Amino acid sequence: MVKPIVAPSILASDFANLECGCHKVINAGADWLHIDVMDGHFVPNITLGQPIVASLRKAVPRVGDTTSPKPKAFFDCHMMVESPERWVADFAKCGADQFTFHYEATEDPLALVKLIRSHNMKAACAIKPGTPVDVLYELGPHLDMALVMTVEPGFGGQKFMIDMMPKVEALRNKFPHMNIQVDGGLGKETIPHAAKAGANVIVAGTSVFTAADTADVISYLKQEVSTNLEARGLLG
Ligand SMILES: O=C(CO)[C@H](O)[C@H](O)COP(=O)(O)O
Repeated sequence: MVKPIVAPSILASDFANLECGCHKVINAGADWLHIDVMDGHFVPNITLGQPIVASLRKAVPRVGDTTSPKPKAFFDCHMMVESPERWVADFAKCGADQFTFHYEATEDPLALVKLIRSHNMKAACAIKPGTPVDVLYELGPHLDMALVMTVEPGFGGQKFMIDMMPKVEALRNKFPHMNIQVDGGLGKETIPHAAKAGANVIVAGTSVFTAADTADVISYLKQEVSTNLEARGLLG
């Protein structure tokens, strides 16, 4: 069984008002915060690193932290970096809940999954648009989540690639109970395709952070996913 999860990408937030922006999307129904870490090598852009994640962790405590009244969220760190193994310990320390590495960035994905787990984080693997989905078939049983990129990683605000949907469908058929995430160009117009293909974790940056009614967009995304999971008998 899987749940609908909406993970706003903080790449689309106003970094000068990050705490405020994150509280706003969480209070509007977001389940996770999607944190895009880019190193200027794996992708042609630089975003943020551990000092910002550590500060944000103070502003947005972990789910289940009963010592703080602040809005809480799961930190879903999407590591668009070369040599992701170098950053596992640092990101565990600064408060990441999940570490998503790129299949294309590592030589030994299974060893990396084990390293991530040994640091008490969930382990996820992402594939770029040009990477075939079958590279995830052997690794799938070891993962908490697979991420199918629906844009070329590097920048927010790009056009959703509908031709990635057969990859999502293939993963959902093979791993009915796994979290399957889509990332890039998701909003009210494109969610029907992703939900129908079987995605349950929806990353949405521009469509959530620029919405006139944040709660309305988030609940629309979740509803589309719920309806499709229910039709597959997987909503849990
Ligand atoms: O990983 C990313 C880019 O590499 C972003 O998370 C993604 O593009 C989401 O942004 P938007 O919803 O604005 O497309």
